[in-house]
Amino acid sequence: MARNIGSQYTTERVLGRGSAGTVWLGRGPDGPVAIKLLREDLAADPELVERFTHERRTLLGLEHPRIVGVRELVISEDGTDLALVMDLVRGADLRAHLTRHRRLAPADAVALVVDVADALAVAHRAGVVHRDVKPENILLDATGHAPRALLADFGVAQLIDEPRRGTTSRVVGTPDYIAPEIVEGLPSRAPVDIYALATVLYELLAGFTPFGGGHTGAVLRRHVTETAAPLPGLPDELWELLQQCLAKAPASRLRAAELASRLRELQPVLRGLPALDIESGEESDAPVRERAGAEESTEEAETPRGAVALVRGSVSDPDRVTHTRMRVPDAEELAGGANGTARLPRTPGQRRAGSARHGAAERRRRLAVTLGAALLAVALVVVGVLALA
Ligand SMILES: Nc1ncnc2c1ncn2[C@@H]1O[C@H](COP(=O)(O)OP(=O)(O)OP(=O)(O)O)[C@@H](O)[C@H]1O
Repeated sequence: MARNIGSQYTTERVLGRGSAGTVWLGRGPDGPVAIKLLREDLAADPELVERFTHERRTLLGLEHPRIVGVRELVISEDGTDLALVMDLVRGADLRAHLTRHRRLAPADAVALVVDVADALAVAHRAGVVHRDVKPENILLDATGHAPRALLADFGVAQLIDEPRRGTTSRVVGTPDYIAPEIVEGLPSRAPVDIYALATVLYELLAGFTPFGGGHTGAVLRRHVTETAAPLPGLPDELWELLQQCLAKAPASRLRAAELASRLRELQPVLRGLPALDIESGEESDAPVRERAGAEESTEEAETPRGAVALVRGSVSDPDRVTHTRMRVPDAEELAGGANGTARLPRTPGQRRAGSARHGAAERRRRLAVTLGAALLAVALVVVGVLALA
């Protein structure tokens, strides 16, 4: 149902949903727009409204062809609406694109990542860190002959999560894309965006993220303790760039402008290369998902990559779950702990928790244990009855 947002805008239909609210196709004085209507509880939070008001200039000030511009911040006087009016991007988000194609040819993946690196370079120069770079926040403008990427949601994650900053027991974000320094409780500076973007590039090439799979604690731990598995068939220069941007030490990562220019230099080498011919752990026994790290025991081994339930995702995949708040693993867990990943290298063929096959094996093992316990209990009862008889 159409609804007025402020005096100038109306909503028409839902484009997608995220953890902070719903994005609507809307209309304003200059034509169609996208309107992100924040959840009612957020809109009703005076501190949050104050932060949005305070950061209005930053939100509205980032202008670049590769950034989804915020045109207006609408705050209704009765406190029911807090809305960001944005440029409308006509096309899917990168998550939907990736779901459709599974993995992209290196030249296509790099072209999109260059666009996002350009956007980050502008933002970082202005002192703005995105903090939630992931395929869902990369929108594809499909109006030209090749899709162009635009980065959406600048500063929003930061404003919404502000009250939790400074607390080290919780991190907020999307587990697969979280930089190790965030897991370790350090502040999020520009290199966290580079790490997340490198994770996105890896995912576009491989079809899966370098450290995803299994429950949140395991994913966070891998960011800190594991190194990304090489991608067979990827040109060395591109792999080296990826590794550099996935470095555990933030200072070792490239800056956004440098990343964009190094990737541009590589584009001629990548032209014509097909998508990598690799399979993920979910698809086969391919060794690429087998990285150093011991088998984990996990309660939630079936949780898909990048997914921790807080809200259901956008229209492209109603079951996909996104941005959330997570407990930071303690020092023992990070070091490997009783259920850690860090201590022992996995032997060939040994599965890591989180793979579909591991989950099935774990379920069979639990079933066998339960049945065994039940049989034992019945036997004890029978013996007891016989003894009394
Ligand atoms: N400016 C826009 N133009 C067109 N579609 C948009 C625009 N902004 C967002 N969308 C659509 O709305 C969806 C939801 O966006 P939103 O930013 O609320 O959530 P998210 O980024 O997917 O998840 P989360 O906020 O939980 O991290 C996007 O995935 C996209 O499909």
